[in-house]
Amino acid sequence: PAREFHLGMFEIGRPLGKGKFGRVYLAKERKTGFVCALKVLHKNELQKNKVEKQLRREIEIQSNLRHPNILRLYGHFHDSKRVFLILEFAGRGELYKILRKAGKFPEPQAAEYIAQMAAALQYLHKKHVIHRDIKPENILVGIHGEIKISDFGWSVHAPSSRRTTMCGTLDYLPPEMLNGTGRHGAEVDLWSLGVLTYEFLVGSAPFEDTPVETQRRIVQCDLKIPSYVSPEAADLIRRLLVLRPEQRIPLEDVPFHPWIQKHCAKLVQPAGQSSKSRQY
Ligand SMILES: CC[C@@H](NC(=O)c1cc2[nH]nc(NC(=O)c3ccc(N4CCN(C)CC4)cc3)c2s1)c1ccccc1
Repeated sequence: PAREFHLGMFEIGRPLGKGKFGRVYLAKERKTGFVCALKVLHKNELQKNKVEKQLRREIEIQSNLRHPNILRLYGHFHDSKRVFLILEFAGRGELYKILRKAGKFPEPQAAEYIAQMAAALQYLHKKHVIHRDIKPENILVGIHGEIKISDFGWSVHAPSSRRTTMCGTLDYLPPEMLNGTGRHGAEVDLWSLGVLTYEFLVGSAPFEDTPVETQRRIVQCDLKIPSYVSPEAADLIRRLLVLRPEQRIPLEDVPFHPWIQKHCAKLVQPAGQSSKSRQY
């Protein structure tokens, strides 16, 4: 049963961070003491940028998701000037700040994060939801070090073709979203997972350059993987960064990839030669 919320129910704590159209604060529900993150968005900025529809979709999609690696949206409410989203509190903050501080992640750490991302994306795709904006800026870290995908502002139900103009980095865009039709399916998240894997291990995105050059490098898959990246990690990156969407490694195979198997012990082990012919 959707509960009714209003601002008076919460004791507002320190600012946690800011993003497009607003800020996010630590908050506590007075009655229960429940700690959450209250995201405050300004209606006039949402209107100016014509993103009300996207926000409605973000709320509708994220409210119905339940997964340990997806940030919960517990509810929302608004007043005359602002929209409030009641979000799960991720206790260790924004992954991209952690990545910038570390420069790049050790392979075991990166593999752990990619395994969690693959599990979250598999859950989303089973619900025919494509995230479409997987990048470090949209990933938070929970108190136990687990990652939480946030910001479903760009997510849609598959298949889809983008209608709203994009802004921000091109680094994570797959080739099919850059060519004419822009028609795309859930495989766009596989490409972004490949870009994310590369960025975790190298500290910069694989096609990072001037906007014109980045677009050329993406559509040509002009990829150079530094020699310090292990062969297993490079293999997974090359199986994700494939121009043809249908040729990208399926999400269900990622937990069984040698690089993930090598670093994520607690994952399920393949029982002999599994039914599907996985060629590793
Ligand atoms: C990513 C931007 C996005 N943010 C959210 O939605 C966000 C939702 C959400 N839930 N929990 C968060 N946690 C934090 O922001 C946080 C930040 C720093 C922390 N630490 C600092 C370092 N210290 C060593 C440990 C604790 C801990 C938690 C955030 S951000 C956004 C988008 C639009 C408007 C506002 C915010």
